[in-house]
Formats: sequence, C-alpha cells, structure tokens
Amino acid sequence: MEYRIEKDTMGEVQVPADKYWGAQTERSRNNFKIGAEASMPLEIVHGFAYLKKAAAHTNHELGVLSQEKRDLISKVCDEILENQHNDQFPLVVWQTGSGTQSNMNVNEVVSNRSQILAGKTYDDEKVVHPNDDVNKSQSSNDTFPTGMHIACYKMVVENTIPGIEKLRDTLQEKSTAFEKVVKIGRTHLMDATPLTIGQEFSGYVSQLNHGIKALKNTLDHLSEIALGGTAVGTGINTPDGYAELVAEKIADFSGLPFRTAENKFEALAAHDAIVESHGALKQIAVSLNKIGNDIRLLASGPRSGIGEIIIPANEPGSSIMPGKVNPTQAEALTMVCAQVMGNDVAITVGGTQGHYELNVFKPVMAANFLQSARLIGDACVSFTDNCAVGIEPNYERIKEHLDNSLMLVTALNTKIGYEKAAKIAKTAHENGTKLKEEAINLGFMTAEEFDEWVKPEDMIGSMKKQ
Ligand SMILES: O=C(O)C[C@H](O)C(=O)O
Repeated sequence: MEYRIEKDTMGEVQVPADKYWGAQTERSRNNFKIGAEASMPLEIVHGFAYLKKAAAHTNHELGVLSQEKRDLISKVCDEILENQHNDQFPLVVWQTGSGTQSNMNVNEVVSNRSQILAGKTYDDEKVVHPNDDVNKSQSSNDTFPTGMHIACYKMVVENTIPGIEKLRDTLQEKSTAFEKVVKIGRTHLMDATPLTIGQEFSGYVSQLNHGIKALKNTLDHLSEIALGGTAVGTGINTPDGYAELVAEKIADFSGLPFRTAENKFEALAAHDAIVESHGALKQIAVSLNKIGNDIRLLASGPRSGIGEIIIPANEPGSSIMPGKVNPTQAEALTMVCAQVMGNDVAITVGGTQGHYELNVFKPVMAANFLQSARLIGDACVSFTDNCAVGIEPNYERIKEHLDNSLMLVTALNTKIGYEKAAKIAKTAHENGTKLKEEAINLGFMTAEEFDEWVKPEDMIGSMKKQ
C-alpha cells in the first residue's frame, strides 16, 4: 500500500495515499481495533454532512468564514450526502465516547477533498483547515449529538414509522375481513369464551397505533439540536446568533423540523431524547413480539398444533424433515424484538453516563438506536409482505375447537347460575363428552334451551366491531 504523511498537533502519521482522511482518523484506526464490523453508521456521517454544511453557511453569513471556504465545504458535504465518499469513514463505534474521532474524520475528509477540488496538493497549505474552518464554531461535544439527532430522527420518520404503519394497515384489513369469524378465546393459554378474529386482530392494530403515537410524541425532543453549545454548552467561540441560524439551515437542508435545543447543557450532557425515543421503540418491540407470538401459535401445526390460521408457506422449513413449513417471518420479527430490547438496555446505561458537562457514551447510544429503528421498520415490512397479507382463517379447525369448547358454558351463568354451569363443564370434561349432552343429563335444561342459550356468535360481547 502507498502512504502519504499527514500531520496533527502530536506529529506525523502515515495514512493510505488513496484516502482523504488525515492524521487523527488514522490514529483512531490504529488505536481502536475493536469490533471492526461495527463501523460508525453512515447515517451519522450524513448527519455530520448536513451540520458541517449548515455551519459553513452560517459562519459565512455571520462574517467569520470566506465564501470560497463555504463553497468548498458545502460541495464536499453534498458529495458525502450523495454517497460519493462512503469508503472515507472507517472508524468504529468503540472509540472516544464523545465521538471526537468521527468528528475529526469528517473534518479531515472535507479539508483534504477541498484541497483537491481547489487544485492543490496535500503538501500545499490547507485551503480549508479541518479545525479552524470545517470545525469552526463547533466542538465534537455539540456536533456529535447534532449528527446523532439528525440521523435518528430521519431513520424514525423515513423508515420506522412507515414500516409500522404498513403492518398496522394490513392487520386492520384482516381485522375487517374476519370480523364475523367466531373462534375460541384463550386466557392463561387455556380455553376461554369466544371472540372473533376481527376482535383479536383489532387489539394488534390498537397496540401499533399506540406505539406509533408514543414514538411520534418523542420526535419533538429529538428535533432539538445541540449545535451552538460547543465545548460545555456555553457556546464559546461562536458568533452571535449562530445557534439559531445554524439550526434553521439544518432544517432547511434536511427538510426536517430541527430547531436549536432549549438548553445546550442538557443537549451535551444528557441524551434523554434518545432514551425517551428508544423507550417508544422498545414499547413497539414488546407489541410486535406479542403479535408475532400470537400469529405463530395460532398457525401452529398443521396436525398437532392450534392451526386456527393459515400463514404463507414461503420456504421449505427443514433440511431434514420433508414438507415441513415453519413460521419464519414470526421468528425473524421476534428476534428483532429481542435485539431492540437488548439495545434498550445499552441505551439506558449509556444515558446514565453523563458526567458533569458531557455524556461520553454517544457513539454506542447512536449506533444502537439506529439499529433498532432500522430493524423495526424493515421487520414490519418483511412480516407484512411475507406473512400478514396472506393470513387466512382455517375455518374447519376454528369450528372444531369452538364446538369442543367447554367455556361456552359461560353463557349459562345468567340462566342457571355459576355453580350448575361449572358442574356441566366439569362433568363433560371428566366424561370426554359435550356440554349439551351433560346439561341435559344433569337435568338442568332441555336441548332446545341449550341451543337457544349457547350460541357462540351471541357471545362476542358489545365489542363486535372495532
Ligand atoms: O472534541 C471536542 O471538541 C471536545 C472533546 O470531546 C472534549 O471535551 O474533550
């Protein structure tokens, strides 16, 4: 490999000749060989590109950066956003907790790429200095949280919420389509009184509606950005009006409603917005886990399980058992839920690590959040397209379970009382007979009365339609 020499305040460093990054990026690459598969998410790099461009424009407008430098910084940021430099950001998540090295990685790439765009060589004096120009009016302490909020907000609104809404809409369609299909209910996993598939699925729709609402409620805090706080929240080394103007420009460039944080000390030292928003993602994971479990249990069988619904057979399930089909989408969905719940623990611990003026668990919080938000969105789409859309009732099995059920006896509570009704159920269970037979044998009612009183379709309560 060919190298060139780059310098920082600690001295000279060899960097790969074909890369734009500089000395500080290379030092981080060498000092943090930890989990190379966990590189800083590209969404964070893009968040940085938005904020560096906004900072350059604001600095120029406020008279502290030349137009030439603004235009060069702006051009490179646009190139980064167009994915032209994805191979220039090699650093891992497991680095400094402030994200300084990733901030410097962006500063160095913008600086050196500007050098080339300006027709200079690496040995010439920097046209755009990584600290004095690209990082002007900034610190890692306010840029990293800003990049983090931009990345997380975008992921939630562009990927997570649309994915959940797609699944919600499909489950709503199924709920409506099956609103008259009466099946046996189960509580404690044991037979209970009947309900319709429509009612059962309406619960899933409501869970997802509440989850979406909870997630949207967190967006206001997430739209606050720390930029302008610089090192400790006081805004040292920024021109007057910088924080408000730079936030307006980020909102303008990204098309999303970012605004300057109400309190920069909170925005640097605490990442409660990330904890709060991931809390909603965890809630959604809990809901999805319940939905995925219900669906795979309802589809279990085909001969020895519950088998009340049929789900699409997408792939051969087994390498050894011919003809076996498995609820693979539910398995993938619930594995995603496990990952999100685990990420929530890492984010919770990360959120507690604000010491005085700075939280120093920023990269791990950002990476885990982005993973959760992406996984939930993607898993909802996959589960919808490859499972939920194809769900059909297994009418035969539903009827069989309903006809055999002992808990239809609950309808008799109001006719003959709980104790007689219980006697009918217990006797039928002991004798392996049906409720009707024992109700007549015990002399509690006639066959006509039983038929009149025990009608599953009349037992689905006042919640017939949701
Ligand atoms: O990198 C910076 O701008 C600041 C750094 O995170 C620090 O507070 O030491």
